[in-house]
Amino acid sequence: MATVMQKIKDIEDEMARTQKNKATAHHLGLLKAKLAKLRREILAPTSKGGGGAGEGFDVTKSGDSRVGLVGFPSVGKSTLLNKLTGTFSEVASYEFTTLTCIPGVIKYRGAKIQLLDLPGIIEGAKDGKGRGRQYRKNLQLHHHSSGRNQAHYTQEAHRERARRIWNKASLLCFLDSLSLHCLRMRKDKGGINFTSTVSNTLLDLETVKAICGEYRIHNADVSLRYDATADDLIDVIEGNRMYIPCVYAVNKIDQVTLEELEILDKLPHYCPVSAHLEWNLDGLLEKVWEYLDLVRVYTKPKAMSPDYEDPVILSAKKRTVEDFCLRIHKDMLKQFKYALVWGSSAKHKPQRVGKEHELDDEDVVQIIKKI
Ligand SMILES: Nc1nc2c(ncn2[C@@H]2O[C@H](COP(=O)(O)OP(=O)(O)OP(=O)(O)O)[C@@H](O)[C@H]2O)c(=O)[nH]1
Ligand SMILES: [K+]
Ligand SMILES: [Mg+2]
Repeated sequence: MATVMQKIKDIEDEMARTQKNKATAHHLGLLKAKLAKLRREILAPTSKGGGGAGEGFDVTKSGDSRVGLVGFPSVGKSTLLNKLTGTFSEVASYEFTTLTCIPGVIKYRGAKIQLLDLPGIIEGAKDGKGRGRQYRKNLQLHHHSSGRNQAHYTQEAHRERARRIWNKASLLCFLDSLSLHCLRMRKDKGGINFTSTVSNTLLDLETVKAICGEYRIHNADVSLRYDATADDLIDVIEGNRMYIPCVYAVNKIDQVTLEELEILDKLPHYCPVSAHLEWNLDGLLEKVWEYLDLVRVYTKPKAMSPDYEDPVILSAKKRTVEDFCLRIHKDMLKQFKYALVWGSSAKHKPQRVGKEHELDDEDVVQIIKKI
């Protein structure tokens, strides 16, 4: 019987032989799904109770949201953590200085953001090499997103140079607080439905059906929120990826020429910094803040002025008055009568609202309780 490795090789050979075009798209999709399943077999722990696989780094979540620093060894992750949080994480010129996850806290605009310094990743980490599995479990990284973004930003001629700089000094700040599922599936009756809210060029119904079929999924609504690939779909089916926003902080710009900077400038979601010389750290924080998409809500006790020092931090996706109450106290809703809101979400000053009302950044809220 063919070994798993043999089977993988056979499929890879077949994929290499198969011409890429519309007619073969669904067959290629099918092969990719088979490949993903075989790879998972290899990665699955063979000994029972052996543990290890899939363990996250042992760090207690704290603060209003989390940001992980991910990047190749010696790109300056620890230097950045130290500068931004005042924590101590060892810095050295050799690779793999940091061997565990070191947390620090950034206090920014009234929010506490936990920053995680992580050991350097190596090629193939996403397939479970090195500490890849730990990464995956902990932050549920989406390595493809970097691939996709990188593919967009340069022409062929620039790609190699950009990659070189990229490998030398890029950090990915993965923002862990919001999960942005770009692809959604729902099991249901009625076969496979395929819809898309954006123009999609990479997947068609037949390919989607072929891939789903390989996983014995016969009823599902597959809806795309971006131009997803067959690999993306497989990831979602395998359930091992979460799509989270990220900022590409390109470090060590003190060592990069102006010409190189211009190339990097075409990166989407990009922010140049020098952690060592503390260049543009404010810019990075501002960008991270923007991507975290948090909402600050100031509480106003009765007959007193609002507390602007210590806002309640909500995510832009969950920012109703109810979410606000739950953050203050779990029993608050029981006593809730209505709320008064000042700020951009309010039509009057103040507006009287119910618990479904959605709050905006920097709104002021006073909760009126039942007597
Ligand atoms: N020129 C320059 N050097 C930097 C900068 N940031 C960090 N370095 C240097 O890069 C080297 C590696 O920095 P670290 O902070 O240890 O890198 P790391 O990404 O945490 O490395 P690992 O933990 O080994 O993965 C050190 O010698 C730093 O002094 C920078 O902005 N400019
Ligand atoms: K290092
Ligand atoms: Mg380090």
